[in-house]
Amino acid sequence: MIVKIVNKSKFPIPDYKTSGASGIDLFANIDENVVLKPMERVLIPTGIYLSIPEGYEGQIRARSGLALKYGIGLVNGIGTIDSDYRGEIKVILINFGNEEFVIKPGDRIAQLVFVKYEKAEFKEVDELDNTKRGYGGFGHTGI
Ligand SMILES: O=c1ccn([C@H]2C[C@H](O)[C@@H](COP(=O)(O)OP(=O)(O)OP(=O)(O)O)O2)c(=O)[nH]1
Ligand SMILES: [Mg+2]
Repeated sequence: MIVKIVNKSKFPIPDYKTSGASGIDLFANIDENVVLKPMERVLIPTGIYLSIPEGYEGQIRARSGLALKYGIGLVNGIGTIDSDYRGEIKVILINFGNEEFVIKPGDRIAQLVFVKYEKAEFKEVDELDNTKRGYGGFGHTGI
């Protein structure tokens, strides 16, 4: 699968770190350190622009090391990069930790995974088919 990339950042084009890695690490394309206080959020630019083939999306995901050590996550859970988006890829970080977190230029702040998706065609009906679960959800089977 070919993804066209324009790299306007000061850093190399992100790459897979190991042969089995599903994500590429995104670099913070910032000129100066950004300090993130506890529970503060910030939009960090990456300086890269993508053209993802139709039928695929980009998913921005947290890095588990930063999450575990410093409580760094993504405000939007998983960031969705649409295949028709031509703007700069940006990352919405949040500091869930108790201490200030410093993002330095070139830090690997998140990862980007490309995923195939299905597009639904909706068929309107009056009633849905029966299942054993039915309307039960949100802990219906126990915690
Ligand atoms: O973490 C993110 C999430 C989104 N985007 C870009 C790519 C995506 O294609 C676009 C729109 O994202 P989304 O659909 O999640 O946001 P929205 O609030 O629904 O905006 P829009 O109305 O532009 O779709 O913003 C990012 O760069 N980083
Ligand atoms: Mg949207």
